[in-house]
Formats: sequence, structure tokens, C-alpha cells
Amino acid sequence: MTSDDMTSHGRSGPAHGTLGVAVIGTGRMGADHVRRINDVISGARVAAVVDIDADRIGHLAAGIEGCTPYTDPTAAMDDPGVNAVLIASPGPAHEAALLDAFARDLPVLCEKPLTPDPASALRVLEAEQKLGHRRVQVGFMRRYDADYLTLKSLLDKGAYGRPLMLHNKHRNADTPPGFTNAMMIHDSVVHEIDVTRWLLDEEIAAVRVLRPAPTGNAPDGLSDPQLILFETAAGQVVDTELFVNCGFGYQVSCEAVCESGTARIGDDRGVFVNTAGHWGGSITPGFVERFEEAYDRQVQRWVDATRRGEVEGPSCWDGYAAAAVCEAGVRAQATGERVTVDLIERPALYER
Ligand SMILES: NC(=O)c1ccc[n+]([C@@H]2O[C@H](COP(=O)([O-])OP(=O)(O)OC[C@H]3O[C@@H](n4cnc5c(N)ncnc54)[C@H](O)[C@@H]3O)[C@@H](O)[C@H]2O)c1
Ligand SMILES: O[C@H]1[C@H](O)[C@@H](O)[C@H](O)[C@@H](O)[C@H]1O
Repeated sequence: MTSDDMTSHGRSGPAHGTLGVAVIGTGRMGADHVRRINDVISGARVAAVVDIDADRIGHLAAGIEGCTPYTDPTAAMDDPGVNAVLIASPGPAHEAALLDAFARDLPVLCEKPLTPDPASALRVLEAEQKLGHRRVQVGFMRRYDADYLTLKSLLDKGAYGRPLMLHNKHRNADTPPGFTNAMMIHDSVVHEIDVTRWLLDEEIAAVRVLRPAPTGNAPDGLSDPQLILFETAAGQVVDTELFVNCGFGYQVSCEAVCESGTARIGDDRGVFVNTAGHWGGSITPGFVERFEEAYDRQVQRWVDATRRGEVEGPSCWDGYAAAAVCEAGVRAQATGERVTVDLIERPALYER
């Protein structure tokens, strides 16, 4: 984790007391974060749950002592028991929630994406700069996964020399209804965009997308699998096989090819077994299971940093850069061309 910033606290919320968190959006991820804050991590409690779907929050809040349900995010942020916000609503709702949190100077953990496009991400970046200090940790949870952390530390130490290439695999068993080609970039490849920038400590300068003949298991119109190629500003090349209807489970791996060695994570997790007629390990069914510990660590680190009056982890800059690469990726996907990524100059608040 890099770039820790000392910050002030907006609501007299004492940096060292228990954090009262408003969880905004209580669908798949939000409900899981509510459980996590309640049952798994320390130093925080769920003070409010917010959803435009009143049925979800009534039920959730009833099971948590001292938790108030709201359908309006700003009403929850004005609750005196709330001094931090976890945003897990859909991406298009993030900008409004972030700006409302900034208006109250509340610390935020915002699920990826920061916002769905670079223009809205820039508005968030500008608003945070006006505060004069960082307020947001973006939910790129792979940065908290034990395997990715080990790989990062090896690359930072230069254990195998300079990294030249990354080979990524990202496979989901299937896709929810309505999953589109653009979502393959915005929802799925966004994780490889973030780990590429983080592991290599370089911006992504250009994107290309190859679309092989699709699997018969993909819904009509979805080009699945796809091969996505990034070029970094330093000339490294990164490939990602994205296969979101692979049918057999959830698999994420990353191999770094360096000048004097390679390092690969993600092929095996858990116990690796040899027995009669069988060799191998198990495959997790989905991202919730594969990254469970990473989600726990991500939220615990956010709570701990916030209670210290600090902000750490992926920043609004990382969210903005990811949105810019996604935009280029969607154009590359549609045109088959090499598309360059447009980034503004990195503002001082987000200096490494
Ligand atoms: N880090 C990861 O691995 C990961 C995985 C899945 C989803 N996500 C992200 O988490 C977020 C939520 O995804 P999800 O899969 O839980 O979605 P979901 O559809 O299951 O849940 C979203 C919830 O937000 C509610 N909602 C919609 N608009 C709202 C608003 N304006 N204010 C408050 N609530 C609102 C919906 O009623 C729903 O209950 C998205 O940003 C998504 O990209 C991250
Ligand atoms: O929204 C989800 C989520 O971000 C997962 O981590 C990713 O593996 C999926 O492909 C994506 O659809």
C-alpha cells in the first residue's frame, strides 16, 4: 500500500472511536460488506443501510442493533451516528454519493468503478482536490489479496529483474442477464487494468482487443472470450484472456515475465491433492469466494486507516486512470484498432 495521507475528519468523529458506517447499496456486494463489518472485521459498526429498494434495507437493518434504514443516501450521511460511507450502489450512482460525502467531508470506501467514465471521474477528482486532502479508497480489492501482495513485493524488490510482460487470465463461470461487451471491459477487465498499473507502477498508454470466434455458451451478441492487450508508458506489454462464460468456475491468474525469471500467482489456491486418478486442486465458484480474504483485508485496512485519520490504498487517481483505460478499451473492442489512452497530468494530491 502506498501514498498514505494524513487527513482531518469532517464530522467530529473521533478518529479512534468505533466507525459508524453507512453502507449505500445493499445488493450482492453491499449486503456482503454489511455482514463483513458486522461479523468479520473490527473497529466499525453498520450505523445505516441505504437502498432505493426499501424491502432490502428494512430486513437488513432489523437484524443489526442501532442500524437505521434509509432510501436517501444524503439522509443517511446526515445521521449523527454515521461518520464514514461505504458505496456499493451501481457505478452510475457513485458520483452523486461521492460528492455528497465530500460535502460532509466524510471518509469513503467506494466499490469499483470510482465512476463509469473519465469525465465523471474527473469531476470527482476535482471535488476531492478542492477539499485539499484525500477522502476516498477505491475498492480494487485485488491489491489486498495475499498472492497479489506477494507478487507486488517481489516486483518492487526487483527479485527477477525488470518486469517485461504480464500474462493474465480472468475467467468467470457465467454472466448475469444483460451482460454486454462494454461490461466485459468496465466490470471485468477493470481489475486487470488496476493490477497492471499497480504491479508495474506505470500508466497504461494503449489498448487493443482481439475477439476470437465466441463460445456457444455466451449469450447472443457477447464476444466471449476476448484477448485484451495493454502497452504501458514504459513499453511493457500485458495480455489478458477474459472468458466470462467459461462454465467451470472462477479463475484469476497473473504471471510476471521479468529479465531473469518469472513469477506466477493464482493457479492453485487451497490444498493441492494427488490421489487415485486425480491430480490438482479446486476451483472457486465465484469472485466472492476467491477474493473473500482480500475483501476482508480491504475493509479492515480502510477502517484502520480511517480511525487513524489517514487515507490509503487505491485513490481517485487510480479510479480515474482505470476509467480512461476502460473508455479506450471499449473503443478498441468496437474498432479492432490500437487506441491510445488520454490522461490528464497527475495532480499533486495524487503524487506517488
Ligand atoms: N470488487 C468486486 O469484485 C466487485 C464485484 C461485484 C460488484 N462490484 C461493484 O459493487 C457495486 C455494486 O455491485 P452489486 O453486484 O452489488 O450490484 P447489485 O445490483 O447486486 O446491488 C446494487 C444495489 O444498489 C441499489 N441501488 C441502486 N441505485 C442506488 C442508489 N442511487 N442509491 C442507493 N442504492 C442504490 C440497488 O437497489 C441494489 O440493491 C458496483 O459498483 C459493482 O461494480 C465490485
Ligand atoms: O463485477 C464482477 C466483479 O468485478 C468480478 O471481480 C469480476 O471477476 C467479474 O468479471 C465482474 O463481472
